[in-house]
Amino acid sequence: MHNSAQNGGQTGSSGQGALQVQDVTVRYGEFVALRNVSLTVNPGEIVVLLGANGAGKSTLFRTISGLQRPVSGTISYNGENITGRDAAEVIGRGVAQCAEGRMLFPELSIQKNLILGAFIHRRDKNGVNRGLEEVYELFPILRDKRHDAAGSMSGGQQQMLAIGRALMARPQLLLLDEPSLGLAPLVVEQVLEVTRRINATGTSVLLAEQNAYAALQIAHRGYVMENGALTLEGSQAALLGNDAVRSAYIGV
Ligand SMILES: Nc1ncnc2c1ncn2[C@@H]1O[C@H](COP(=O)(O)OP(=O)(O)OP(=O)(O)O)[C@@H](O)[C@H]1O
Repeated sequence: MHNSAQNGGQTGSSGQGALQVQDVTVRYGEFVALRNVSLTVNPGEIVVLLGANGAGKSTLFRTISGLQRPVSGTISYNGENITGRDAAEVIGRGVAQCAEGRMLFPELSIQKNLILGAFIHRRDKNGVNRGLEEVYELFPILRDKRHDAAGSMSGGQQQMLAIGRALMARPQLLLLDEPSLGLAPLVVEQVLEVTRRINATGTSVLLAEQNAYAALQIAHRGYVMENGALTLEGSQAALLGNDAVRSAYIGV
């Protein structure tokens, strides 16, 4: 069991749009990468997952997304058990991941990369076009450069494209794995501002970040992960005020 930071840690919804991860354990061979992890994202929330390199954040995201099977525990979404479902089924339920490292197709155009994100809706051409319009509205630079190769853009623009591609799946819950990795501080702010805007349209967000202070500015709640286990949870204010979080992740 992990601790609650003061004033925080209220969870417990199992209603529409809620993600519930319960007692999930993941191994890579003998190595235990996640140990009895339990976490909730309620509808409409931005929940931040803080943790150092190798803490297990990406493993948790991959497990929720159906790319990694847990050895025990359950993951449910909208009250439905999605544990062990394959990735396409999880996307079809409304959960899309923007993976660490972006995983773009650098030689394909920006627009083709976006359309690939709408794979599960490919028969709905009008819907795909509406999705493109929405993404271009959010990221005008992607419209301007839509015929350019994805790999020709700056790191920040590629991160915008990776987020846009995940949005093309029309998720209710967006899993954002370290979107600020390797970006300049101003670009980090832009990425987090876009995340806030996406959330304002009703999409809930689980955000893995090492950039704790910036992420906590936009998050409603958060968890701290260390060595594959959650050690702390709390509201934005509680985590920002927590001494352990401040010294380990904010550098105060
Ligand atoms: N496929 C794998 N096989 C074996 N060990 C793995 C594998 N993937 C990750 N690990 C190990 O599991 C642990 C958790 O890795 P994970 O990538 O989930 O951490 P993280 O918190 O996302 O860190 P990072 O930000 O560096 O990606 C690390 O010790 C890592 O070396």
